[in-house]
Amino acid sequence: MPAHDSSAHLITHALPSYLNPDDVGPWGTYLQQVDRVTPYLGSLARWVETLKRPKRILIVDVPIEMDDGSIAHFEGYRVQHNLSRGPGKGGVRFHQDVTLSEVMALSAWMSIKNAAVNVPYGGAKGGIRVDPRKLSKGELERLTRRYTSEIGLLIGPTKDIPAPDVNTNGQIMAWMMDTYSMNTGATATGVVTGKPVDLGGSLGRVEATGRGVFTVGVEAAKLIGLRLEGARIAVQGFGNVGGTAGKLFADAGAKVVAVQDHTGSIYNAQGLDALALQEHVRTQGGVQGFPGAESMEAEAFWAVDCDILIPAALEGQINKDNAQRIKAKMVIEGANGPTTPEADDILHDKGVLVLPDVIANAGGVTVSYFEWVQDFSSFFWSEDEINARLVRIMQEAFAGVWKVAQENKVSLRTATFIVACQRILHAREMRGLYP
Ligand SMILES: NC(=O)C1=CN([C@@H]2O[C@H](COP(=O)(O)OP(=O)(O)OC[C@H]3O[C@@H](n4cnc5c(N)ncnc54)[C@H](OP(=O)(O)O)[C@@H]3O)[C@@H](O)[C@H]2O)C=CC1
Ligand SMILES: O=C(O)CCC(=O)C(=O)O
Repeated sequence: MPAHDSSAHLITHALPSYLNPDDVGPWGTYLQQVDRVTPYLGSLARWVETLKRPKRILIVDVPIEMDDGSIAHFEGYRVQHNLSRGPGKGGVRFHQDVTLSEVMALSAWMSIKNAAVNVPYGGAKGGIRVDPRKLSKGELERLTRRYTSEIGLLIGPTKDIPAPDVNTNGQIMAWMMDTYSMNTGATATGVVTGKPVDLGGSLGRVEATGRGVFTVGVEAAKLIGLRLEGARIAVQGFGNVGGTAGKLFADAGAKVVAVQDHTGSIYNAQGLDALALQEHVRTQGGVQGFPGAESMEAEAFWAVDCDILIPAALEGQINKDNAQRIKAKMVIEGANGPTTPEADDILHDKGVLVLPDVIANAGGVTVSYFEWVQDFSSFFWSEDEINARLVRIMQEAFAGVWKVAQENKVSLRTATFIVACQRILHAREMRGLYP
C-alpha cells in the first residue's frame, strides 16, 4: 500500500475485534449518547473517538471449589474505560446476565459520571457472571477472593478502586480489601470503597446513591414547580439505591405508591410504608407479599399513575415498548442506563423530564471519593459533614448541568455529557499521547 493511501486513515480507525458497531445493548446505548453530544464539543470533537473505546479490558476465569467438592468456573471482567482524569473508579456487579459489553458500558458511564461531578477519577467497572443467590456464603467469599486476585494486576488505591454495585455490598468489599492487602503485603484500605465503617469505610456511603437521587429530585421538582408533599412515587428495584431514595422521598412527604422487583409489582394508592418495605425486602428477598399492598401485573407498573418514576434496577428497562405509557412528570434514573435512546426521545416528546443516571446516581461515587480521601489521611469525618458535602456537590453539579441544558436547548442527558466529555477530552488533550 502506498505510504499516503487514503485508506490508511480508515485502518487507524478500525474497530477492535471485541467492539460490535451494531451493539443494541447498553454499550450501543452509550455510543448513541456520545454521538448526540459530539456536535457540542467544538475543537475537542477531534478526540471523541477516545470515548468510544475502552482503554483496557481484562477478562478473567474465576475457578472455585463448590461446597459439594466440584470445581466451578465463572467469567469475570474489569474494564477501565478512561483514565485521563485519574485512577479508574466504579463498582463490581455480581449478576447472572453480566456480559463484557454491559461492563464496558457501565465503565464508560462511570467516566462520564465522575467527570460530571468533578471527582478526580477515570471510569471503570467490574463484574462476574454469576447468580449469587445460588451460592453459599463460603462459595461467595471464595469467588470474591479469587476474582480480586485475578484482577489484582489492574486494581490498587492509586490505579483503580472498585466499589459495590448490584448484588455486592460492604462484606464483599471487606473480602476484596483483605485479599488485595494479603497479596500486596500491607493493609490497603484505599483499594476499594463501600467498605464497612469499622474497616475504613465512610459513614453515609450505604445511603449515598439514594440520597443523591433524592437531592437532584428535590432540585428539579423546585425548577418545574412539582410539590413533593403528596407527590406519588413509583420505584423499580428496592435495593440499596431504590430503597433509600424511596424512603427519603417518603420522609419528605411524598407517597411511594408502586414498587417492582423480580419477585413482583406492588401498589397502594395511599402510599406504602417505605421503611417497613426496606425491612421486608431484606428479610424476604423481595417486595412480593408485603402486607397492605395489592399485587399488579409487571407491565402495569410502567403505566401507574405517579408524578415521579425512579428506575433503580438494571439497564434498558424504559424502552420503546413502555415509554409511551409512562405517566410520571419526572423520571429520576437511580439505575445506570435504564432508558434507551428511543425511549429518551419518546419521553422528551411527551414532556417528561429525565434526570439522567450520569448525574442523578452520582451520589454513591461522590461519597466513595470521600471514603478514599479519608482512608489516605486516616482521618474520618462525621456523617453530617459527609451528607452536607454530598448535597452541596450534587446541587452544584445539577445546577451547572441545568444551565448548560437551557443554554444549548438540549436534554439534561446531553447537557451532562457536554460538561463531562469536555472535562475528559480536555484532560486527554493536555496530557498528550506519548510517553
Ligand atoms: N450501589 C450503588 O452505590 C450504585 C448503584 N447504581 C445503580 O443502581 C442500580 C441498582 O443498584 P443497587 O441498588 O446497588 O443494587 P441492589 O442489588 O441493592 O438492588 C437491585 C434492585 O434491583 C432489583 N432488580 C434486579 N433485576 C430486576 C428486574 N429485572 N426487574 C425488576 N427489579 C430488578 C433487585 O431486586 P430483585 O433482584 O429481587 O429483582 C433489587 O431490588 C444499578 O443499576 C446500579 O448500577 C448506581 C450508582 C451507585
Ligand atoms: O462508588 C463507586 O465507586 C462507584 C459506584 C458505581 O458503581 C456507580 O456509580 O455506578
